[in-house]
Amino acid sequence: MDHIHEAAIQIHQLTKTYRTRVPPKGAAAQVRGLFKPEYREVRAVRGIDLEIPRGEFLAFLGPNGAGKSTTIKMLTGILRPSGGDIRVLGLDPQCQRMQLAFRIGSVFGQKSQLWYHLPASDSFELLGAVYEVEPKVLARRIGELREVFDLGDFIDTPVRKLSLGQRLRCEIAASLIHQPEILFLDEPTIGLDVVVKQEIRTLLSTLNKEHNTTILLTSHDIGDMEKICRRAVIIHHGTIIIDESIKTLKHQTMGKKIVGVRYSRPLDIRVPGLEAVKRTESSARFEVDTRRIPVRDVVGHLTALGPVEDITIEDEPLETLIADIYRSRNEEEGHAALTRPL
Ligand SMILES: Nc1ncnc2c1ncn2[C@@H]1O[C@H](COP(=O)(O)OP(=O)(O)OP(=O)(O)O)[C@@H](O)[C@H]1O
Repeated sequence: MDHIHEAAIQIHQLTKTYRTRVPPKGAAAQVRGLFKPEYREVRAVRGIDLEIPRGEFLAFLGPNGAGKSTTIKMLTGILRPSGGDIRVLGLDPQCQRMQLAFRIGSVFGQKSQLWYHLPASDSFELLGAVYEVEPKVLARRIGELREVFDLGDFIDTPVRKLSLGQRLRCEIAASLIHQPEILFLDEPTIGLDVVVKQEIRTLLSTLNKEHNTTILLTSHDIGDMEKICRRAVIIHHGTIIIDESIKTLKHQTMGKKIVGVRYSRPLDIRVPGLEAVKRTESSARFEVDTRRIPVRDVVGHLTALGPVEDITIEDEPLETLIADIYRSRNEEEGHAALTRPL
């Protein structure tokens, strides 16, 4: 098959149910549990359909426990699905896991592929050998990654001594040693400061544009994604509830910003036309519908009020966005029910 034209990822009716043992409570239950253990089922993924073309940069979003990691683990062959079908680069991740490993890269926030006590350069060499990259090609590749990811200052320092941001840069570089066609990143920027997050975003964006690498990035923070991803898929309780271009999503639902302000002395904090969602003597938080009032007007008003100590502008949390999506859908359904002929 001409695999240049085939989709990077095809998912059909994918499900995953975890079966976990319920710890018995009390002595009698413990004895009973020895003979007849009790199990609980968690339906983590409930029938997902998704097609991702090559070269896509996709944000896979969802609140904690939505099923993002479970899905990625099934896509990379780490977990066996309970049902449905997956093709990644035309391969079945369960049955063709090794073949697939040579063509994909992954970065899991909590799990490192770097040897902790060795410098990243040694890990790169080892990974190159694992992926059977020819020594000459490998040397060139490490040189390129060193430059692109700006690893020069610390590539020869043991990984355990690196900062979180430096380690992540090495981590992503390591996942690219074998020039994978798809890169999976599961919450890679968690715990990083804003500047490092921005650096990582820029690197990923370049990778996607210049090498046409398909990237699937999970996060529970939509603000992280809007600048780099083209498409957003939101998963909630194991089901996809939104699959849109970031532009459309932003236009339809991301009009809200949370503006927080703190003054160095108590004062009467008011903004015409806005209700504070929270306030103390010297601080307040406002939910701003930016389609109605531009954020800069709110900030301008707040700074003119008194001596500002701190001001923050945040995106609406994903949970609120999801609640809004459900609410507007319910309203639409309600409206349709009312106007439907009897
Ligand atoms: N190994 C496991 N055994 C039992 N239940 C699990 C297991 N792993 C995940 N779950 C459950 O499956 C559901 C989905 O979890 P998953 O880790 O895929 O969510 P997530 O969207 O990645 O969340 P987070 O952002 O918190 O990592 C959750 O209810 C979680 O508790």
